[in-house]
Amino acid sequence: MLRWLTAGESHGEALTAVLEGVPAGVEVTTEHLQRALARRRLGYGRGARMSFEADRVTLVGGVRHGVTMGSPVAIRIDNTEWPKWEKVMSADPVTPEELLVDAGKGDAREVARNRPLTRPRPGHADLAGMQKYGLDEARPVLERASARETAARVALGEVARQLLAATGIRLGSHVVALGGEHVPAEALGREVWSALTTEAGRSRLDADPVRCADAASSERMVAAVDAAKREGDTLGGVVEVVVAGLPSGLGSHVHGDRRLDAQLAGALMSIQAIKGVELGDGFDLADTPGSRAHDEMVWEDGHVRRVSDRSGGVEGGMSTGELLRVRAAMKPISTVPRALRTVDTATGEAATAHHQRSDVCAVPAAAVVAEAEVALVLARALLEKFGGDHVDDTVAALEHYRQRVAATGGGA
Ligand SMILES: Cc1cc2nc3c(=O)[nH]c(=O)nc-3n(C[C@H](O)[C@H](O)[C@H](O)COP(=O)(O)O)c2cc1C
Ligand SMILES: C=C(O[C@@H]1CC(C(=O)O)=C[C@@H](OP(=O)(O)O)[C@H]1O)C(=O)O
Repeated sequence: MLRWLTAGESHGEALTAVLEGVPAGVEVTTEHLQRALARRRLGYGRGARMSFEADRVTLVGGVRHGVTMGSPVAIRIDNTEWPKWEKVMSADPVTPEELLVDAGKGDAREVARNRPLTRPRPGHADLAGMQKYGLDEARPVLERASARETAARVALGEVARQLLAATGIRLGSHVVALGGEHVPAEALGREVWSALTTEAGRSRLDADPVRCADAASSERMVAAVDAAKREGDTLGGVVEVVVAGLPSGLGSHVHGDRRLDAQLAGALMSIQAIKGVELGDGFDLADTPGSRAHDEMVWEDGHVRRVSDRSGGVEGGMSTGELLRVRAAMKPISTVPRALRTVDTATGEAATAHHQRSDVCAVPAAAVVAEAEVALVLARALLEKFGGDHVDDTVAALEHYRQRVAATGGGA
């Protein structure tokens, strides 16, 4: 079974990620990981940190000479910020005096960095985390709640993506709404979605400031970010992940936790600030009569073909073999420059939430993170169905399955 874990704090020395259950024979290099991490740093509206965070990545286990060995893949991503945070985030004890001395000697920013965070931000993990873990300030909470951790997820997702690529499965992601600016339905469709999963399509999207497939919508989104920035506000949006080349039958109808849609929803909801998930036409289907809500089947060249893509490629908790399409809605960043009302937990007095710096909008980055989560879930489902200690075994089992399905035209 494929399983994964991440560890590490936002301003700690490094993030660590482990992926266990990867077959041998999958091509993975430091350069693959670097490229994936660079895509996550892109996106108009990100804050100061993304301009200098370098994501220095090291493969510390499971890979030899650019190929996985079947052992756990371990990845370390060093934080560029570490030298500034060595005292505040020290693993070993630091006396209050040391911190105060540091703060006293430092500039205003350094003083602010060392100060206890007792003005929790509405919308972030600060207050519930302080209460749950018995803390008198939010630092230990926000360090792990922070979406810095998504760098580790993207590195893991890249290994999963390489495994999927070896079996002919391709992924892409894009932004379909940002700050209330939506890509019109007419600008999307099967051809656009398929193109997103090709190398050329992925590069085109990486070059767009908001990772949007429609140039006119992209311009409106950029303008929305500029306006929010001017007004000291933040924005959310909707991202979509598209997958091509999947076989039918990943996941299962037989039990709730084996449903592929349930696993995808859980994985996407696990991303910081994601508050809604839909498969295919999702919420719109609730308003559509059944006669126009499903993907009708026709017989063509000896196999079943779907005439539309409304389901998002999952029926009965299983992949249908058509394009998989899943969306995730991201709420606006909660560290709002025009600070929100809160309470200082040290005094009980009314205050404004703490704010040092923040992203205005991280929707384009969230698309890349969503792609990584989908890659991990699909890689796990693929290995569950086809197994394989070497990726060639996985490919052979998949090929056998495809031939069986083709021989029967998709039926029994
Ligand atoms: C890529 C990415 C970047 C983010 N950047 C910020 C940020 O700069 N400031 C902030 O307050 N929240 C940011 N968030 C959102 C918070 O991490 C998130 O709101 C917080 O962990 C609380 O979790 P919740 O929103 O799921 O309840 C970001 C999220 C993602 C996915
Ligand atoms: C560091 C990343 O995102 C961070 C996510 C984040 C948050 O609260 O989620 C807050 C910001 O961090 P800081 O407070 O250090 O400026 C973002 O920069 C990253 O994506 O690599």
